[in-house]
Amino acid sequence: MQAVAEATRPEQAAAPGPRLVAPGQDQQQVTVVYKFGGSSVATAERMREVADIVCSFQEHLPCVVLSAMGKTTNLLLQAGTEALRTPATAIGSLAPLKAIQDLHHQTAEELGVDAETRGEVDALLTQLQQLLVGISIMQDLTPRAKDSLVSFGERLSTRLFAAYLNAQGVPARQYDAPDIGVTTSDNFVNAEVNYELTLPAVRESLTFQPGQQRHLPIVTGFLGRGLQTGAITTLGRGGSDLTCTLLGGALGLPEVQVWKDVDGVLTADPRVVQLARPVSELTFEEATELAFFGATVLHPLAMQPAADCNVGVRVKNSYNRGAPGTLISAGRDMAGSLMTSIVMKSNVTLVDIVSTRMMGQFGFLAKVFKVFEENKISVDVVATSEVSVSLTLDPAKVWERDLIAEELEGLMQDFDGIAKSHYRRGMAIISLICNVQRTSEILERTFRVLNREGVRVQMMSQGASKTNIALIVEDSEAKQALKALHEEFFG
Ligand SMILES: Nc1ncnc2c1ncn2[C@@H]1O[C@H](COP(=O)(O)OP(=O)(O)O)[C@@H](O)[C@H]1O
Ligand SMILES: N[C@@H](CC(=O)OP(=O)(O)O)C(=O)O
Repeated sequence: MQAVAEATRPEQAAAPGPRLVAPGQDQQQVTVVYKFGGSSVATAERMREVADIVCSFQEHLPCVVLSAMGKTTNLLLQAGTEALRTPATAIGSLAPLKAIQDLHHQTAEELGVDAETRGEVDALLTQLQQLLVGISIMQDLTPRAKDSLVSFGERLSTRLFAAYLNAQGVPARQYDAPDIGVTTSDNFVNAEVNYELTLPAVRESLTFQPGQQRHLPIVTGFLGRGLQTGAITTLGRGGSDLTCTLLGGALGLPEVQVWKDVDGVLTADPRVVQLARPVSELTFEEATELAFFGATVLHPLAMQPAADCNVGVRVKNSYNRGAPGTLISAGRDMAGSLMTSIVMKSNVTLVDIVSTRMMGQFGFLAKVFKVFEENKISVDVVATSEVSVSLTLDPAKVWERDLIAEELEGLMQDFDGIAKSHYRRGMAIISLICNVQRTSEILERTFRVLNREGVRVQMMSQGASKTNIALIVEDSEAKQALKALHEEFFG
């Protein structure tokens, strides 16, 4: 596989500020992967700060995974949608396109990157405009085109950052993940990683050969290449976390670091609970549950390569580098642990299915789940008795296909003959990520608090998970419940 675009020459004009010292001088190979999300690289100033962080760990030779700058991915998607109803001749004046052009031109200017990189940035911005013109003419924005569209964000940010490091005298080289072997399914927008092909290919691409100049690989997060189509794919929103752990697994590293704008994984979403505080340690399983059940701080699948290849994941704050952050690993000492974090997922649909026959119910659950399979709808939380089952549907997965009400109605009809069914929208899942060895104490305190607050639990599930108790409540009461529970367990 080929690396793309060697970044700049060091003699180019460097931006002001103290020059950086190249890290990892004594290392023969990459020893750590750092991932910086959009909020960490939102401006030229933030990129300088990130470069400084990268070079402050002198003992490590890092590989850096970057997301798109700030809100660029959202702007790209917005530009795509607006292009559908804009004449091709007017695409150049679309506001989100102009915002993206201005941000990247200004950042190139402020970072003092070389002429070659400026040329590459200009070429990418021109291609982006052409793609939007294509969308306007075709009147079509397929998932495949969407992935090409959003890929510009990471392709631009990594080129600028690599060029800045080079201008600072730190040898760096930009890589597009699809070109170093990150191979996925062709399920555009939410592509699944093909680990069998990806791990050895990435390892080979990012291993220095004898005599090869050592440099910092700067890799695009979020992107892959579809196995059958060969087109650019994306790993789902927030997918750069997964790129980071994937690279760590491929390179056989003991640890990777995911740098965010918060002091680690917190005891609750800080946008709902202001006093949420960092959790020092988590297991892969706990982090996965947290991410699946609504904590947007991590990509839900990011723990998979980390767990498979036993790579520790440290979540750190690029705005507060002294904070210890959260270490996620295979196991931790649960003694003394009661509640770890509380997460909330809104906009959930609750489905109740009751068998029409009360006796001899063998095969009932099998029939119910076959209906979900046939409708390609995935289920989150389940509670069953012999003759009934209640379950929740993830809104994103239903909404993805834009059917919503029709789809739910169709689903209910599919249960006719097996069961009576009905659904309720506007529900929320509150997940208690906790030590389930102490369930009795946790539930006693939880229900006391919810009772006091007048919040009624509509369904509950502990299931096979050893880390999570899920409570389903009305969406309108969920924030109040979350705040009260946080106060009870962490106040
Ligand atoms: N339990 C949680 N712990 C930490 N942050 C959380 C949690 N739940 C939600 N968040 C939100 O996740 C954000 C960080 O994730 P994200 O924006 O994807 O970071 P980045 O873009 O830097 O990768 C935080 O700013 C915070 O608002
Ligand atoms: N830029 C992509 C991928 C990503 O991981 O972003 P972030 O690290 O900023 O969440 C997105 O916005 O989804």
